[in-house]
Amino acid sequence: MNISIITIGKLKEKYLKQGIEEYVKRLSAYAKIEIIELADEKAPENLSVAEMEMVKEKEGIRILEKISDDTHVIALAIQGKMKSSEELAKEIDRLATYGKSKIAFIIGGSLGLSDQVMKRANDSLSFSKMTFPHQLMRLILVEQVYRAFRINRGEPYHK
Ligand SMILES: C[S@@+](CC[C@H](N)C(=O)[O-])C[C@H]1O[C@@H](n2cnc3c(N)ncnc32)[C@H](O)[C@@H]1O
Repeated sequence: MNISIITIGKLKEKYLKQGIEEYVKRLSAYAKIEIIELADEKAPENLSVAEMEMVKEKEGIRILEKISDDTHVIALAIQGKMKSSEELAKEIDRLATYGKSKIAFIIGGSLGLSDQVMKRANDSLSFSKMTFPHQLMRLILVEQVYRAFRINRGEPYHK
């Protein structure tokens, strides 16, 4: 299975980099994993609603350019669907069973994801009603995807 994580904005924090690298390494035993980091648009505090939409749209175009037609897209969004780790594992297993070998998880920038990206997404995923910074979201996501593969293999994992 090919898993890509498409994110807006740079990963700057060293402690997060180390954590993500570790989980990417572990996950590589189960799937081909690629992280695609795309540039963010400048989004100062004083933007109008229209300008904010423009920022999301521009970022969204970059994201959509990276997604092939045969990819199953899961958009990370606070208002998305909440799932348990077991449910995410089941979903990944179901996709593999139906021959969907490419999954892309999308993490937005500081203003979130554009409507166009949300429309392209086959599914959405919320990790709670709380807002996480995109860099931390990346770490949480790779850990949960790793956990999902371990669950699917019936391998031991910390509860
Ligand atoms: C700083 S957040 C953006 C917050 C923005 N105000 C919004 O409402 O989407 C950056 C990205 O991290 C992801 N994210 C943050 N918190 C999340 C959560 N609880 N569940 C799922 N994704 C989340 C989303 O992809 C979001 O676009």
